Amino acid sequence: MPPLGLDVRDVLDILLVTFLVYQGYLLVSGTRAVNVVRGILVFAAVWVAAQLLNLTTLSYLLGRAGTVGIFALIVLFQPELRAVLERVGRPRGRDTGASGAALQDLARAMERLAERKTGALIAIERRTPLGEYAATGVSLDALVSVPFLEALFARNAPLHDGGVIIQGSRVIAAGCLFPLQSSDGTYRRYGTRHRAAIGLSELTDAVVLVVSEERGSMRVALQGRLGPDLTGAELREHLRTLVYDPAGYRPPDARTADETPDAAESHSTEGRA
Ligand SMILES: Nc1ncnc2c1ncn2[C@@H]1O[C@H](COP(=O)(O)OP(=O)(O)OP(=O)(O)O)[C@@H](O)[C@H]1O
Repeated sequence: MPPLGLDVRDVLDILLVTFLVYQGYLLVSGTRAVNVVRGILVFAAVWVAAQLLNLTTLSYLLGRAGTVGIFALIVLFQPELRAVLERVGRPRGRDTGASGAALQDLARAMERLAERKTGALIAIERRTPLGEYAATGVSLDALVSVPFLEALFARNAPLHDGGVIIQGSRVIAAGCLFPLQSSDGTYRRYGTRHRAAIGLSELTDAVVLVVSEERGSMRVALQGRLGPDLTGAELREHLRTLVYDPAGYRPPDARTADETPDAAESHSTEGRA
């Protein structure tokens, strides 16, 4: 008999469960499902305590509520469950390694749109799949480029209304409807473009960029919050940290002159599509 009565199969079992729990955590972290998971854990803890203390009526009621609750959760979180399955089934390695070129083009396009006071709304997918929001618009598959983004948001362009969704270095949809932020007061004074950015960032871990048509400002919405007005350099730092190179991020003063965002800006964008 091995020590502790564990054999290879038990160890494999534990490792697989640990892996699945960790993957489950990665899938829900940064989404509204986190609060639900917390609620379920509290519920389960009370139920276990009721069983241990032999509180028969309470454990009976919680047991019944739990059974009904599972079905209620499936109905309530149908879009999220679909998104999780979509993510699990998505083939890996297809252009998800976003490039520095996409970062520069995206930032440059934002600057040009802001300079011309052309309103824009761009969501960049991170861990939470944005397929359900992409499905509300027109499906595309094009490399991120300055001219392409400018053309999409140009005032009379057919897809200028709504948001664009970017996956890695590709634009996957335009003219998409994002969920509006619940009008809880904090952001009530903002228009619908900004509230759509906050709303999407509240429900997913996407980084959502907004250019204001009124003010010509660039801002980022993340985790249900709208950040301050950004300069081009600040926007590049945000994109680098949050999306394009989280592991390799170094603060600006740790880089050499050649690596600074402005130096990198010389990357040519014209003609890419
Ligand atoms: N739910 C939504 N999802 C995606 N885009 C939306 C949504 N609601 C509004 N928009 C976009 O926002 C535009 C309207 O912006 P509005 O002027 O109301 O917002 P704003 O936050 O004041 O922005 P701005 O400062 O650019 O005027 C619409 O034409 C549309 O393109």
